[in-house]
Amino acid sequence: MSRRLHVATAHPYDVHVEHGADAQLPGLVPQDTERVAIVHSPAVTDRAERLAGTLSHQQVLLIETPDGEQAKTPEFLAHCWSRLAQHGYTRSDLVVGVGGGATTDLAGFLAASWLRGVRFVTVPTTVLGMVDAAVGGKTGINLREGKNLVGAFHEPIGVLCDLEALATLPAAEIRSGLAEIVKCGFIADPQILDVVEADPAAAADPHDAVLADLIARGIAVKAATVAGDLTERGPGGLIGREALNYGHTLGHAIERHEQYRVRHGEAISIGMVFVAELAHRSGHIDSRLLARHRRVLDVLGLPTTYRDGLFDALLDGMRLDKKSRGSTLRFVVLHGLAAPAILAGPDAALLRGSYEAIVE
Ligand SMILES: NC(=O)c1ccc[n+]([C@@H]2O[C@H](COP(=O)([O-])OP(=O)(O)OC[C@H]3O[C@@H](n4cnc5c(N)ncnc54)[C@H](O)[C@@H]3O)[C@@H](O)[C@H]2O)c1
Ligand SMILES: O=C(O)C(=O)C[C@@H](O)[C@H](O)[C@H](O)COP(=O)(O)O
Ligand SMILES: [Zn+2]
Repeated sequence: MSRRLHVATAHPYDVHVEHGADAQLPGLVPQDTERVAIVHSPAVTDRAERLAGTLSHQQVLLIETPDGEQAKTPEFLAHCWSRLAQHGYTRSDLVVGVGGGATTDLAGFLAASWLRGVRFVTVPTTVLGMVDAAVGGKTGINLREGKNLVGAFHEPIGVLCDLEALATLPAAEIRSGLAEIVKCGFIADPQILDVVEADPAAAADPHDAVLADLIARGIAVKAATVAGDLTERGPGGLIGREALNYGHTLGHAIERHEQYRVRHGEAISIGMVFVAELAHRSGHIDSRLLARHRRVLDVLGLPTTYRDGLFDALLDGMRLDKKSRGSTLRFVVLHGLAAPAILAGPDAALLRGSYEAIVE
């Protein structure tokens, strides 16, 4: 089944979710484009080459990235800048990111920074990329000091989610993407949780329509959220895009602490249980909603606990979270199902107690 989801920001675009979506790339390339740089991860070189073959009117430059987070470094970004310079890329040229979230984050920031901004298309090939990273225009790279510390808001002109790409995706990567879908369930669309709980095996099966539906539901949450608050300032003092950061304050600190040997979705799975504990202990959610976090993540095979003795190190990492304001840490918590809110400056004992509740 083919689905088209619209992202109604100031520069609107569509997200195509279907088998064979890649075939739409030529139609997305603006008429005045002479050069297209396809930035792709090594796992999808064949797909990138096939995409290049469909662009008969442009000169195509293929740039293969290192795998995973190794692509999101200042050094590799500088290499990409040099490649574009050597091939004479101008403001009418295009960058296409083909791969998981790490690839589209890098390619998006390459597009945002090259000549102060050129057009950009995302072709996500992981569940996580489709449902989250490729949509919404957050682009960026990591520093040794922390995750996603340098970046820009730079929206794609189109997103192609070709469901065929999921056939080669390892099960652990599918689970990692499901963590972001479950996040959308807790912050905005509880039907997602019902669907996962009803048939977790179907939810994780790349050939099952249940997963395709869940992807579309997750994209719908992301599209509606970024359309209301693209640059994460919070519309009228209310929580806006920051809601999409549910579970990410601790999650990003864990990723950095593990030197990215843990998957993004796995880290934010643990981070969601941590903020659920925080919300429960500060009187915002009942024990049933807290238990539902553990249950739904467990049933998908996602981690819900973390190692003992690391609270102080992780607290340091959390201070570099983008939601922090000065020395005040700010967490996305729930005030009920689908009712996200900000908890600013919780005291250290509350944070430590919540961490102890998630220790293995
Ligand atoms: N910009 C955003 O809004 C946003 C949102 C969520 C996550 N992210 C970022 O996305 C990244 C995580 O994305 P991810 O989970 O896709 O990780 P990833 O990009 O590292 O991809 C995971 C692994 O799957 C491989 N792979 C990709 N497509 C494949 C395919 N079709 N078949 C087989 N293997 C394939 C990759 O090469 C990699 O080894 C993190 O850096 C995270 O910070 C960004
Ligand atoms: O789109 C958003 O906004 C998100 O927060 C989505 C997150 O899932 C994603 O991991 C994002 O990259 C986190 O951004 P950051 O601002 O915390 O670096
Ligand atoms: Zn995320």
